[in-house]
Amino acid sequence: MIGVVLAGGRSTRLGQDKVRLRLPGDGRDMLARTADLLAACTDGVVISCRAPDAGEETLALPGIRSIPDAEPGLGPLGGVWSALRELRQPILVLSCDLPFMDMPTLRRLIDARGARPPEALMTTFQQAETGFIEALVSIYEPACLPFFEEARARNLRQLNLVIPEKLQSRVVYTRAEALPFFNINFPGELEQARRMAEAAREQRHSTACHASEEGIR
Ligand SMILES: Nc1nc2c(ncn2[C@@H]2O[C@H](COP(=O)(O)OP(=O)(O)OP(=O)(O)O)[C@@H](O)[C@H]2O)c(=O)[nH]1
Repeated sequence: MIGVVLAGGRSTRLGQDKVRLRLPGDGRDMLARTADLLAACTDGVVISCRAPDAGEETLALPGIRSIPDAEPGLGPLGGVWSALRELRQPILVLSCDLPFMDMPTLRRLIDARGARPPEALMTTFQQAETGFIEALVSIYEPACLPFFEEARARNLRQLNLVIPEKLQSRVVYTRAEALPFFNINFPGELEQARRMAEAAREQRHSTACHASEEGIR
């Protein structure tokens, strides 16, 4: 399975490029952080990016292949479609704007794919209280391709509606487990993410100090 970092957006609501965001306690930007997470649980990583505008360079990381969208303007749906078309193997898609996504959550998804019913083409998370489908944290099988072509023909833009419900395998998570799915779209969410990352860093620092004081005693 190949990990796909979805990173072709324009971050218009945020007003600054999401892929370059850095949060307290992590020296990496969101592009590198997301690629590292995927590298730890897949057989290889690619970056799904938009085709560069004139004078712009293709978004890239050293040693990682970038797959520009085959067709512009289709949003995340276009990125997943282009990656599937190019790779023709199962892909674990991860949006690059999830600062608290973690390995246990991705492992949970991978394990669910291993146990899915044979007909399932998409393994995804569903929020228990709202029913929301996390199409940007999902595994897509190559047999999804005809559904993307059909979606294109119907001018559909919502990625969570591409694969029919009966062909999805869903892992339900509760509000109490929602932190890894916190995503940054607006400046207020970036501020909130910074505060949470800073609090987590202080917590780690005080735990480490406490542990070393205990060691001295
Ligand atoms: N490859 C690709 N990825 C996209 C595209 N549009 C959005 N994404 C990615 O999909 C994820 C969710 O993006 P959105 O929040 O819907 O869009 P965004 O462009 O980041 O932000 P807005 O411009 O404010 O809508 C992010 O990781 C984006 O980088 C696209 O056209 N192509």
